[in-house]
Amino acid sequence: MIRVPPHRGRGRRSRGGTLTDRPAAHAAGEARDLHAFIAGLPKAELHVHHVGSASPRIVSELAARHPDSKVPTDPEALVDYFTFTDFAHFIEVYLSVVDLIRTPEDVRLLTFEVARELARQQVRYAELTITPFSSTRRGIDERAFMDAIEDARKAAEAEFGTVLRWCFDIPGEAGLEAAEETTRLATDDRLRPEGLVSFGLGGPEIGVPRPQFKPYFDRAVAAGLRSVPHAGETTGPQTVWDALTHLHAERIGHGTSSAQDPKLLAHLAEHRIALEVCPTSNIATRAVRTLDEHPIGEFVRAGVLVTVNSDDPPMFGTDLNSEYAVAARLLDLDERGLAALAKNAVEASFLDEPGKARLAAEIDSYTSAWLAR
Ligand SMILES: Nc1ncnc2c1ncn2[C@@H]1O[C@H](CCC(=O)c2cccc(C(=O)O)c2)[C@@H](O)[C@H]1O
Ligand SMILES: [Zn+2]
Repeated sequence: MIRVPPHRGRGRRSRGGTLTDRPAAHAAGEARDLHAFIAGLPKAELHVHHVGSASPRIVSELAARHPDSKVPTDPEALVDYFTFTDFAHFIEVYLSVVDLIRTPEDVRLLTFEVARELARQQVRYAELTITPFSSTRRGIDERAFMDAIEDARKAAEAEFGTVLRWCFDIPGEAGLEAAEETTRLATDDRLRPEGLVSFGLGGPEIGVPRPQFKPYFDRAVAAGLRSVPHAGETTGPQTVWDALTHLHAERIGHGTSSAQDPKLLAHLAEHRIALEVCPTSNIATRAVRTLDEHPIGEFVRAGVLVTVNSDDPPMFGTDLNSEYAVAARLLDLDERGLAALAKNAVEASFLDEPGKARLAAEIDSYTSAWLAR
């Protein structure tokens, strides 16, 4: 496992993120430098939602097309609309954006634009979480839906060089009907898209016990899909144990509350179960009070394979590069530390071994060239 080395040798940083024994101008210059390094760093994104990645421009375009929706058409007003009082409010707003996606062409456009944004940030490989149930139940034909995401995936790879893969997730709160439908769409050989690599579980956790989804994850895993449920985002560490015990979890979406259970942290570290940490998301949905209270540092200190991701970036006013900058501050990372963090995502990804080796080598050569400037 790649451990994330701390920031060293250029002055110490306080928890507040300022450099303490350097003049302010140097500190500001150094922070700018680190942002520039992050902007060019080749990356893998492992936890980002399809609809949750719709840019303000796309959301306002779709909202203007559908005037019956309560989603604002003005991108400025969207900032307020995307301010959440709690996790339940976030899901309510999320579903209002889901309601805007009504045709296969909407799906294709959204997917291609998400890839454009990932490519802009030098994301070479992304596993995008898609909730096909939400689209098919709203009347989009299942065959047309699969064709739309696959067309966009291929077009994006040809145009931007960014490789997209899919995670189909069950919206747990929608119940076992949604679980059955998602499993069918993910495992039926006539429908299952080529880009599908994994199977997930999203939405609220409170009142949605994980073990009930075991038969669906059993079928998905038997069909060759990897298991990546959300767990421990809004409930305690028992939910993470449940995901491991009942759902074959190979990575955990968020896993924030794992920090409350040292045995769980040791288990995650020993079995190399990566956490898909999304710091700004946890603040925006009020799962964690402040960034400085985020347990990401505890995960790293416990030896857990930590990856940093963006979740629903425009809804949380962030992007993957900003999340790397947040991690640099919270973990006190320099360029080598950031490169190690990017390589953690490569290691935890579902890329094949040659793909992992290529991306890790690209991260290394970018970092060496940067440090030799
Ligand atoms: N941070 C997050 N943590 C967890 N999930 C997140 C996060 N971000 C985004 N999601 C997504 O939220 C959706 C939730 C959808 C949902 O609960 C639901 C319930 C009832 C009916 C329907 C419907 O479609 O009719 C949907 C999922 O699609 C999931 O992928
Ligand atoms: Zn998520």
